[in-house]
Amino acid sequence: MLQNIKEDKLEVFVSENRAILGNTAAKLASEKIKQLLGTKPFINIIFAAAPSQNEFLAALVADNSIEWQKTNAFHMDEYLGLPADAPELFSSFLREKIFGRVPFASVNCINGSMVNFEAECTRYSNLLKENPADIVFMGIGENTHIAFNDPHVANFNDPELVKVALLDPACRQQQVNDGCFDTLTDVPTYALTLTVPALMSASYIFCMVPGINKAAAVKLTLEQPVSERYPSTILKTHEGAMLFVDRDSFSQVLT
Ligand SMILES: N[C@@H]1[C@@H](O)[C@H](O)[C@@H](COP(=O)(O)O)O[C@@H]1O
Repeated sequence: MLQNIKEDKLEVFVSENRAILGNTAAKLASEKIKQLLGTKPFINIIFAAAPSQNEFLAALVADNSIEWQKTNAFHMDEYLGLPADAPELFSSFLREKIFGRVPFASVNCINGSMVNFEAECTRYSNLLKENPADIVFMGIGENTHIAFNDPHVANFNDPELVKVALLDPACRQQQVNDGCFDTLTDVPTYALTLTVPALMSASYIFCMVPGINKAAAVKLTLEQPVSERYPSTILKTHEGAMLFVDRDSFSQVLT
């Protein structure tokens, strides 16, 4: 660990590189899961689907001490309009990285191929209400989005838990840069996303943000006032939030 600082309520862990970041976050996450399972029979975890989570998810899957059979899994966003078996779907990504690799009590995916999107929002919102989140594992987008709450749709007081979101061009371009799609026109324009209050309702938030492409987003998160203009700034108001960065993503922060 290079540094451990606090920005408002947000605890920030700076690691040497993305592999160490993933291991550090996974170790603390494993401890938190065990601690929570010491107080209740089942816990609920919401996962993010993005290459930024790769090292973290691999380290978590390799940890044989976690009682996954006492954990219900959820995810935070899904594209609309892709075929049900598309590899680009976040449910496909998470099935490959973790959902299909450890024995969860239940895996609850958002269905982005539903014709009735509003009905799917209601179904998933009800699931989240019945299973309040204990932990969110998430990332921060290059435009500071959390889940698919891009700056133009983020509402810190959103009355909904799940909604349809129009994706910002910068967010869609990041999906191409990340290697998830070949061209910008391949990236869907709409998605279903958990809202900011849905994410913030969790008792603990682990936010993994490695890489030089996130340097500007990390700087904005830590140095700008809390506002919907930079959705990730909301993390600074959460008592149980931890931000994991590496030397590259932390490189623009004034210290
Ligand atoms: N589908 C992903 C989320 O699950 C992820 O948390 C967020 C940040 O992703 P990244 O860390 O790649 O910027 O972007 C998208 O919304």
